[in-house]
Amino acid sequence: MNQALRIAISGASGRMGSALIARSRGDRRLRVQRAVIDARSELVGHPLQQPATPDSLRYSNGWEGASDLDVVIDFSTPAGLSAALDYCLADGVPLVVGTTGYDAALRDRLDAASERIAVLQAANFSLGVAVLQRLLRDAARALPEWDLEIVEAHHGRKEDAPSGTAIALGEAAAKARGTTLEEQAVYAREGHPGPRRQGEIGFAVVRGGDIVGEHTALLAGKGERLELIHRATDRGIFARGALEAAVWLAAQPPGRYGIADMLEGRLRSAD
Ligand SMILES: NC(=O)C1=CN([C@@H]2O[C@H](COP(=O)(O)OP(=O)(O)OC[C@H]3O[C@@H](n4cnc5c(N)ncnc54)[C@H](OP(=O)(O)O)[C@@H]3O)[C@@H](O)[C@H]2O)C=CC1
Ligand SMILES: O=C(O)C1=N[C@H](C(=O)O)C[C@H](O)C1
Repeated sequence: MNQALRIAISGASGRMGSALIARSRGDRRLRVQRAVIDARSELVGHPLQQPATPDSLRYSNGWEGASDLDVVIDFSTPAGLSAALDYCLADGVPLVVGTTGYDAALRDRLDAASERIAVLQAANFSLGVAVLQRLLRDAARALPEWDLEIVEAHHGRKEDAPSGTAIALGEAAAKARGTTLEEQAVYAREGHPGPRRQGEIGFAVVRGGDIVGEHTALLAGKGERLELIHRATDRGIFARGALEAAVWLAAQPPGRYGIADMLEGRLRSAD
């Protein structure tokens, strides 16, 4: 039997980190070997599970001394992602990126890094959103005159807005219409913004309670409208997708990958 992949989770004490650790238990293909969190966190050095045993995995403050890893999975913050990328580049380790809300400079660093290591980035690791993106691409192309608005809703602790998924959906639709999101995005309307400009892609953001993640692409025509909606009700779906991505990525050569690369076979068979 092949040896289990040795995995590090960056952002291990967070909502997604906890979901990843829970989901990885019982998966014989991989073993979580390092649980990286913010160096200032009071959890550093504490065991992940109670009751602890002497060999329990403990939260670690960063990457110093990390070695013998096969894949890193990052669901943290832009700063956490940047540190994970530094480690992966130094040690030649593939990196799965789930963190959203980072800037263009960090995106460029990920692009450049992918010449030396395998990098798979997805703003949303659910299967449903991968299909939603394909459906939206088709709809945006088939209905070029219809107004597109993207509405997303998340829990009140989310730090970035609009969500990475909303932006990815907007980018896919804009590309399908032969334009770019930079040209078409409208992120806020208040006061007297005036009539809607033909072709613009509007974003609306809802935050509250424990909403796991909801995305609606609303295409409004004259006398009719089309709504494509995805609702995540369990963070475990993102964890499952990210762990599958880690297993897949460990076998890939350096390059920049998306979830569609991993799902290619499955999505094609759904055609
Ligand atoms: N691609 C996808 O499918 C999904 C993406 N996400 C994205 O994942 C990210 C995390 O989300 P979520 O788990 O809800 O967020 P949380 O705030 O619950 O968790 C963030 C984690 O990152 C840790 N952290 C903060 N700074 C650093 C650092 N410098 N180095 C390492 N770890 C650090 C935090 O530690 P501490 O608590 O001590 O600060 C915490 O463990 C977000 O960007 C979110 O948008 C979320 C769900 C799905
Ligand atoms: O922060 C979250 O929770 C989520 N973030 C991702 C995003 O920004 O798109 C994906 C998912 O919707 C949950």
